[in-house]
Amino acid sequence: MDETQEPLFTFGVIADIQYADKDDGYNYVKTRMRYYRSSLSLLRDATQEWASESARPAFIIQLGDIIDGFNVPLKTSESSLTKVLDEFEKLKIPIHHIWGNHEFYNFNRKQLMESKLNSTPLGETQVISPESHDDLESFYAYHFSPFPKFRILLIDSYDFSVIGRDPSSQKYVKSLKVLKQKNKNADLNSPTDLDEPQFVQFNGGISNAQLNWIGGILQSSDKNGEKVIVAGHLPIYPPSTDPICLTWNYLDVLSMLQVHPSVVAYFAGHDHDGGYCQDPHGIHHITFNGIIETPPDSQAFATMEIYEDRMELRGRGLVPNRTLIYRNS
Ligand SMILES: Nc1ncnc2c1ncn2[C@@H]1O[C@H](COP(=O)(O)OP(=O)(O)O)[C@@H](O)[C@H]1O
Repeated sequence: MDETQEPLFTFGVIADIQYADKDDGYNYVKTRMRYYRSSLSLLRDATQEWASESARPAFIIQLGDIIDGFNVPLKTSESSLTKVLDEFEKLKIPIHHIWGNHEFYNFNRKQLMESKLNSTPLGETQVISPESHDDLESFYAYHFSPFPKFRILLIDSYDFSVIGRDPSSQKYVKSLKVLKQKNKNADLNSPTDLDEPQFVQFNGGISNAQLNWIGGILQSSDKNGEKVIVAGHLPIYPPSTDPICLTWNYLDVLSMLQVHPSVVAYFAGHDHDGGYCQDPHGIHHITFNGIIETPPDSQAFATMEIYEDRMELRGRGLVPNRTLIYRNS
């Protein structure tokens, strides 16, 4: 490993900002403080630091939950979104947005498709099926190549979900059925006594249509000798997260990525504690710490430095540094 080498390109990663103009408060189980107002200052500090880096990031991946569900009762969804997006826009580089559960508490899919959180125009191909904002079954996913032989693939962890999906859609009906089969609690957000704790309402899953679409892209990346980083709001590998945060059908996604040698890493948010593990196939699973539970005097974001043989994760504050050697390299 040549330490003096310049990276091929760099990009920034940030997760679970969950901004709301609201006093600090505990999470649901009262174990962790959430710093709703300070999350905007932490984002501002992060963008200032990215802007001052000698190798400026080519783009940012925002891993979802950009504003908190508390904006709904406060009637501040639009104004809070504008505030956080204004901070990102100061960077004047592409911002790739993933949608998490808090996006769906604040907005429906049609509103999201028509908002600045729809970053599909930055991708090479957009959602499949009729490309209409009114299509109740479409998913939000795209991919792009930021540098020759590298690809970023953003996937929709809430393709199957009862949040975000219109109750008249087939996906909503099927999701509710599966959720009720797996979760017998009166409150479907509760993981009490579940054999598979990820089957809670605040999570979701990936449809076969999306899995097939992902498979097609990875097949062509395998053929072209690319390295692919896949990113979604929900983690897919149990040792990299609290199991309550996993994608409903995480095993389907995991096995799909593992059979494609092009996949080198999977990035997720959602579990604010963060996590990391390399799976037996050599894929690095990184769950990024959430800004919302990061004390105002700390930080939680990363710059990824991409080299031929590895990625250097340069973490700030709660996010640890890591050297991530690519599988098969
Ligand atoms: N253990 C739980 N039991 C019941 N409801 C829960 C539980 N954990 C979270 N919730 C509810 O689920 C929703 C999402 O939880 P939240 O903690 O805001 O998600 P996130 O981790 O994405 O911030 C909220 O309405 C919250 O009250």
